[in-house]
Amino acid sequence: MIEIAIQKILTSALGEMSLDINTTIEKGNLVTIYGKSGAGKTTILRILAGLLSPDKGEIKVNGITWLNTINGINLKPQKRKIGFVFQDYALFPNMNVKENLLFALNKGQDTKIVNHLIEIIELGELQNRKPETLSGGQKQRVALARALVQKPSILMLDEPLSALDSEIRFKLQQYILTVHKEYKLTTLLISHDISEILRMSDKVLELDNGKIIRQGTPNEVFNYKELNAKFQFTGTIIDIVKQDFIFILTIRIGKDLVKVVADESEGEQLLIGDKILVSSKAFNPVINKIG
Ligand SMILES: Nc1ncnc2c1ncn2[C@@H]1O[C@H](COP(=O)(O)OP(=O)(O)OP(=O)(O)O)[C@@H](O)[C@H]1O
Repeated sequence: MIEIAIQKILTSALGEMSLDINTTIEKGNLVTIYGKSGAGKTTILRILAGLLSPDKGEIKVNGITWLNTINGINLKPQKRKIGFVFQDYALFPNMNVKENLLFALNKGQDTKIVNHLIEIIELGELQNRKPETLSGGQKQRVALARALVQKPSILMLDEPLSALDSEIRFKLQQYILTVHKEYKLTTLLISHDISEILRMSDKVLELDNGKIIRQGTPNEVFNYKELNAKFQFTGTIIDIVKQDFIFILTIRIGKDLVKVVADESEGEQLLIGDKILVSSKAFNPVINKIG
């Protein structure tokens, strides 16, 4: 479990902003940090990773103190066992994919993990290629593998998918979920994409102006959102049929089934088994008395 209680004065375009975060993150959860630009999302990850110090506060991970400004404890980044993936992949251009991964190993570390990562992130066919010959999605898969080489216990993903188109994004989400489960990671993801958040997260922290304004499961946070919807429900997709440029989703809500039409960009991101929130602003219900 990560326990974090930190404060830092930040300088935003509008003047000083107080980052004030007090929350816990369960071990093994995938938690998304969501919020407007400049709300403080990246700063939280940087403070957790030890790349930036808060003005005051405490961070404990599985009972071990990583930071305590009163006692002067501040564990170095390399002692924190964190894997990081950013939007820009920063791979070494002179090394091929496998060499990039091998280079990330600790001195004397068994190379077995590199082969395992190549297998589960399906990099086998790419392993001898140089980064410049890869697509953005492929580079991001390599960056994900590289972040895991040293077997971190926490994986931090700072909008790793935001530059990718929806199909590639969707595949990357699956790889992230696979490694999250396989390596029993605690994963922190920054994302602006609500369908991505609903699909991937156990918990959402919604940030505004340096403070958590809402936290809970994605359904709790987004059911409550100012969608201004007249009608909304959550359910599980049990069937997806593509017809020309639309998708027909069959959704189970409790014991009932409903069919809903999704457009191409929404439908391509969905899978059978996904839990989704459906809402409609302009809804004209037909009401029949049944009792
Ligand atoms: N080391 C620092 N010292 C002071 N202020 C900082 C520091 N780092 C970032 N800031 C400011 O804190 C604010 C929050 O930045 P941060 O990058 O955490 O936002 P964000 O929510 O990740 O935004 P985005 O979605 O645009 O990436 C910004 O106004 C930024 O200029």
